[in-house]
Amino acid sequence: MARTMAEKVWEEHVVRRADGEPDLLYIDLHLVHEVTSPQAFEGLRLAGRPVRRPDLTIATEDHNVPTQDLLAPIADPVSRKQVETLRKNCSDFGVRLHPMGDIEQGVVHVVGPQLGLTQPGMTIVCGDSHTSTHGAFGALAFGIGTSQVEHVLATQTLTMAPFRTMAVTVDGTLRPGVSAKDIILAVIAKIGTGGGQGYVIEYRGEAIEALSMEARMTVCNMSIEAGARAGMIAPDQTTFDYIEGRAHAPRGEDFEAAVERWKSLRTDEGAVFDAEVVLNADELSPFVTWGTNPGQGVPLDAEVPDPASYDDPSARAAAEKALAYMDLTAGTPMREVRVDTVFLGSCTNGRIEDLRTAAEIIRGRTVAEGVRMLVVPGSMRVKEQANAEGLGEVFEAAGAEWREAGCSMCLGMNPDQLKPGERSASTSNRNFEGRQGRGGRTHLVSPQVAAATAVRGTLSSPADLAAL
Ligand SMILES: CC(C)[C@H](C(=O)O)[C@@H](O)C(=O)O
Ligand code: SF4
Repeated sequence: MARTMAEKVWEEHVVRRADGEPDLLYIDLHLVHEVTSPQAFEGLRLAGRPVRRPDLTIATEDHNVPTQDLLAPIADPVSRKQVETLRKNCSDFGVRLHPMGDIEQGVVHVVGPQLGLTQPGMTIVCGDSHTSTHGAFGALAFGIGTSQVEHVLATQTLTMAPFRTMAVTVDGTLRPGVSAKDIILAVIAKIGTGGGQGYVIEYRGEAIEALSMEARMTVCNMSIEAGARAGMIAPDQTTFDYIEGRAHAPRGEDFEAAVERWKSLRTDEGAVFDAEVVLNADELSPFVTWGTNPGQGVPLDAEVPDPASYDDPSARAAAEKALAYMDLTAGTPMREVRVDTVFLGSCTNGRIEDLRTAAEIIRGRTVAEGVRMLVVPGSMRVKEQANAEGLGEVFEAAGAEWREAGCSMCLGMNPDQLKPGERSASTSNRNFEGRQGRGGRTHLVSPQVAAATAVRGTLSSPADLAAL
């Protein structure tokens, strides 16, 4: 029977199947960070159990780390304890850790792919919802909770509830200035933040095939914001080229053999998805959110929507609440919304290509008066590469802050935060109330829009800069 890619990867990893019980799957790669691992390690300690496969487990410090003055002790006691606990746990249990200051340190979902650890056909888990990022390689990658982290540490397996499959087909070609971020924001606006619930989404079609690996990761990263269990993209030459030569990639004949195996993962002709959604890339334009969930987005050309225009009473109430929190008035053109802060970074858009794109727009221009721009590389490797290409200088010359790697302002768990009432254009993935700091207001945008917004001070696209 014809099978989807997700079904193939799942089947290859079943180690126990019994009637009326969820399948037990083998896990190929377990990524760990400081926030969701302490109780899991503590559980092992209490039970006197080792980590079953330390060689398939890797940890990095990302959420709680400051992104400047790395040599100073972490000031916040909670963050300091989280990081110190991770260090002790990794040392006690023999798990490889990339701590602050290490060249491989960074946001966990940037680190795995760049080391070549993330590969097609794998099962990958992490105590973090944005593990869906790794699906960009044709891996089945799930975010898991802390008790599941403990189970994987102890056994390298996990029981998983069955899933349904959804195909999101993006036909056509993206216009200049429109990016992967706009694709996924448009998908979420279309299907809603619950639209993907229970599904593993496979993104396919001409526009997806044309995306770089970085851009594919941006799309898969935000699958979870549509409520999906995971997101996947079939591995192709773009994938193989990205992996080849990376530290943990197979080499020589092994690589050739792996590529042959990876090619067989594609969804079979005639396989049936439980749901299908179609979008046309030609019709997409830069997208921005106006509300407090990632589904509350509109094209930048549009206006703040009028809650009265929603037929569904709960959508109307949610819009009213969001507009009050965001301090926005229906009918205001999105382009007139002024920001205090621009954040370029996160596991959604903190990779080298994102920085290149933004630097190209910012080069020779300056950050608008009254606006602060934080540029935070997703990993120290990304920072190193960006510096080698002169991108750090471009950001600094424009008046932006060029920081060290971490989750930074993506969420308020470290010193990079919005103050109450401050408004940001942010390349991250969540615009929930208080996400970037208590009382902060977030507009989710692409790196292109972030860069143009930093220059103009109001939500803008690169095309708006031509007039300056
Ligand atoms: C802290 C962590 C558990 C959380 C997640 O699961 O995604 C964080 O990374 C986030 O983006 O909100
Ligand atoms: S960068 Fe943001 S979304 Fe990604 S893992 Fe860190 S906090 Fe979560």
